[in-house]
Amino acid sequence: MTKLPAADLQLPLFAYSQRESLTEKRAWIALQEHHQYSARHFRLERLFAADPRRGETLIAEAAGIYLDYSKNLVTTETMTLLMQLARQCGLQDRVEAMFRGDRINATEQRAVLHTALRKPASERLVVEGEDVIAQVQDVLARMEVFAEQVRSGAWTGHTGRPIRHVVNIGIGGSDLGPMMAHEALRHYSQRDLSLHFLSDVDAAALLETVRGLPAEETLFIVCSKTFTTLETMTNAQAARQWLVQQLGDEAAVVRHFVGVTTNIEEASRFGIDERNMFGFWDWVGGRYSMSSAIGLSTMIAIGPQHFRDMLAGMHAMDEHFRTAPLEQNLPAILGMLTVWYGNFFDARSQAVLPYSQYLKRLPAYLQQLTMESNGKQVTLHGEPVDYQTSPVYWGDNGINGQHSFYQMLHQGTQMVPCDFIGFCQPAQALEQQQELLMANMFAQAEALAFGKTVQRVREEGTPEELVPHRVFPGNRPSNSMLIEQLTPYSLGSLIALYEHSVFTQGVIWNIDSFDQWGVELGKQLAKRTARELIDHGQPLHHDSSTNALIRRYRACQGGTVASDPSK
Ligand SMILES: O=P(O)(O)OC[C@H]1O[C@](O)(CO)[C@@H](O)[C@@H]1O
Repeated sequence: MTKLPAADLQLPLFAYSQRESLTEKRAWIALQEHHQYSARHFRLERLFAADPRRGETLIAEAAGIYLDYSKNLVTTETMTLLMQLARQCGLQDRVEAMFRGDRINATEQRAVLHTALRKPASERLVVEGEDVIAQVQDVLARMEVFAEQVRSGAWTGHTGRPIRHVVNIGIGGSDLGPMMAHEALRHYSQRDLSLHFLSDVDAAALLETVRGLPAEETLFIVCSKTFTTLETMTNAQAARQWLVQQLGDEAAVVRHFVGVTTNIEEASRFGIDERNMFGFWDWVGGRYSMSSAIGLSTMIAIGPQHFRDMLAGMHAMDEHFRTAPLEQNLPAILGMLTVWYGNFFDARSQAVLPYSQYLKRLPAYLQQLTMESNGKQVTLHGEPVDYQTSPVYWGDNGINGQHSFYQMLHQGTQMVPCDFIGFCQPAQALEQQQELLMANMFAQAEALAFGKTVQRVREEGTPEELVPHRVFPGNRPSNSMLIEQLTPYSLGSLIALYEHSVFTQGVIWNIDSFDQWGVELGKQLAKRTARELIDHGQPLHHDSSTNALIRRYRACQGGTVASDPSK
């Protein structure tokens, strides 16, 4: 990418930052009053009783997703105030700036253009003199050729065998998106190709991944935006060694390793042929990269057309976000509800509960998307925020969660807003199982919202001493998202919905949702500590706890302490 001239560097840094503090904005103050005098006393059963059509009106729909947000502690007045806040924070201008390619990632001086990755080929987007759509389409076309070669068996390994196993080596955004998409779209995957994901630098991860894999039929995709991430580089080197050892020839590397990166130089140094590299750009953030070449493993698994369908779903949601009025705008509604609960009800976490076996990795994916984006403590100006930013996102497959942590959702002491995600048609059908699955999703949202009163518990003949234990307070908010079927298109649209909800939140909080400086310190310390763990003679200058842990580790390694009698 073209570099900005040094003189320009200062200008855009704060261009999108709001000078006025969030908590001084008129809509914020109005929301505080609304919360204080009305909303904190809202009871969902009363809101529903007062408006019999509430469940049909507090809804929004776009790009195949029907969002019912009626089971939230809001009225139309709340939503009006929330959208006023969004407007006063300049959400729509910021959306335009993002789509236009302005350098809204201020602290890294980068544009944020994951939306360009899914624009149709017929469009043009010229950013700083370059048509980024043409660049994107060029890489997509190369990915398609390669993916088809692998899928058809035309791409052969060093010994002439077709590829049957694909190992994606990457971490964070270079792992979670492709892994989540692989799980989500398994039923679209080519059956005679198996996909594996290697991220953890624990040697067990690599050894368990390659155990039983025939090297001559295995392809490694090294995914790293920077091509310097220690875990990924370590795993890539170890995988390379394994392959060379198995096939007995250094020359094998070129047929069994491809790279996805913005750092061509480093990837070449590793031994990847430039023709087998798939690039992307610094304007694609790691956690926003599953629609870039980072999705190569997804494309190999589901095929180019289905990959394009996923991009189309994302694009449909992108366009909805860009053009729909805020009141009907799904990402804006989701994002502002998160602000509502975090900043006015002091909710500290948000649960994501898909009722689909295929979406079991969605919560893990969303954790990086949401928390790496919005887990920030200073504004774009570098001033400390005086309000809460990202909640903790967590969750699991909804049905499994019911038999584990839902107890706390129903009767615990914290408010945890929930996102339920379900499908009208199953991806795989067995008689009545779909009905059972979805009945549970609807029932859980209903139980959370309306609970069970003391009176009803008594009417059921519950012994008096058990009554308090069997009461459900209700009034626990949730969104329900209903989608026709889990397809590449609907997955794309769902992911883009969350991406833009995260963006909406970040705009309100006036933070940079696209940097991740918070991951650096641990990386630096780990490098130094790794040297100390390898060389036991190195003096230790940490705090007393870290020093003691390292000494214990060294002693354990040296066999001078042992605490496990079974060893
Ligand atoms: O793709 P890379 O450069 O290897 O980075 C992997 C991940 O590491 C992080 O930088 C965090 O350490 C993420 O933001 C990113 O997705």
